[in-house]
Amino acid sequence: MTELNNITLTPRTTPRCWALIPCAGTGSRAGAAGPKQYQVLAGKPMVMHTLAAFAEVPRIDQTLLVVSPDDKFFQTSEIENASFLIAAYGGSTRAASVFNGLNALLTEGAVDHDWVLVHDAARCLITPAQINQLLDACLDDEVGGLLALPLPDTLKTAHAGRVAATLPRADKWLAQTPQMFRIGSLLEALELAGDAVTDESSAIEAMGLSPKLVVGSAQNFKVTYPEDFELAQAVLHSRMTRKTT
Ligand SMILES: Nc1ccn([C@@H]2O[C@H](COP(=O)(O)OP(=O)(O)OP(=O)(O)O)[C@@H](O)[C@H]2O)c(=O)n1
Ligand SMILES: C[C@](O)(CO)[C@H](O)COP(=O)(O)O
Repeated sequence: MTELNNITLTPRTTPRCWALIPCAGTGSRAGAAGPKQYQVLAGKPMVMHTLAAFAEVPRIDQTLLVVSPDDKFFQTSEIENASFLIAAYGGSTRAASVFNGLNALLTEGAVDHDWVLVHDAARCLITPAQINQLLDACLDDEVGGLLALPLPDTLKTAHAGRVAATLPRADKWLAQTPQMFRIGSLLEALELAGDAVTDESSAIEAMGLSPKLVVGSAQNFKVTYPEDFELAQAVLHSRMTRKTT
């Protein structure tokens, strides 16, 4: 506790939890007319499903969406009562978008010690329950962690389109998001790792740390290829039907 001009300042000991959603990609593998995160699925643009899941988790204090400086969707859409922040600081890679978003969080009042849950806009099937599972598993952890799935299939390496080898899969996991780390550590890790890393965990691992693996769900897949839209929409429809029956 510090005394300053007769005002008593109590240090904030409980870290806040922020969500950061990189949403500045072009979706080149998805083959859609525009960025995949704005394609309408089950009545809403994909990213709005993603945002809705985070809005239902009371432990998330604030969500920041990182969009491209050229983003047309949010420039032209009327989003009423938006409960999230938008920063038009998307970079040329996912890592750059996340790095810029973390700095934007600091200007919004976040501190190094706060947690951030980084989640792909394109993983629109994430549920509040899965986000809560990650929070429960990591809030007391020294390093942080990520949702991930133990590899369900046999794993091959390839050479010139033919199998080169079959690898043991018992220790292999598919990394998903959200990935949850302290803001200060993640900024430092990304600064050192540069643009090449494809997820936050890789940057943290490069610092010699070992993030916790928290079992996710096969339904939390990333919409990446053209056929993924139909599958994601079918899952969203089945959830809506379950809610109304
Ligand atoms: N420069 C980038 C690239 C990606 N992303 C975001 O990171 C997430 C995961 O990336 P990915 O699936 O690779 O999306 P795209 O880069 O859009 O797809 P592609 O690689 O097929 O072009 C997406 O929500 C995407 O919008 C981002 O914010 N900034
Ligand atoms: C972060 C991620 O979703 C983990 O699986 C993934 O690496 C991002 O996808 P990209 O295709 O590498 O951008």
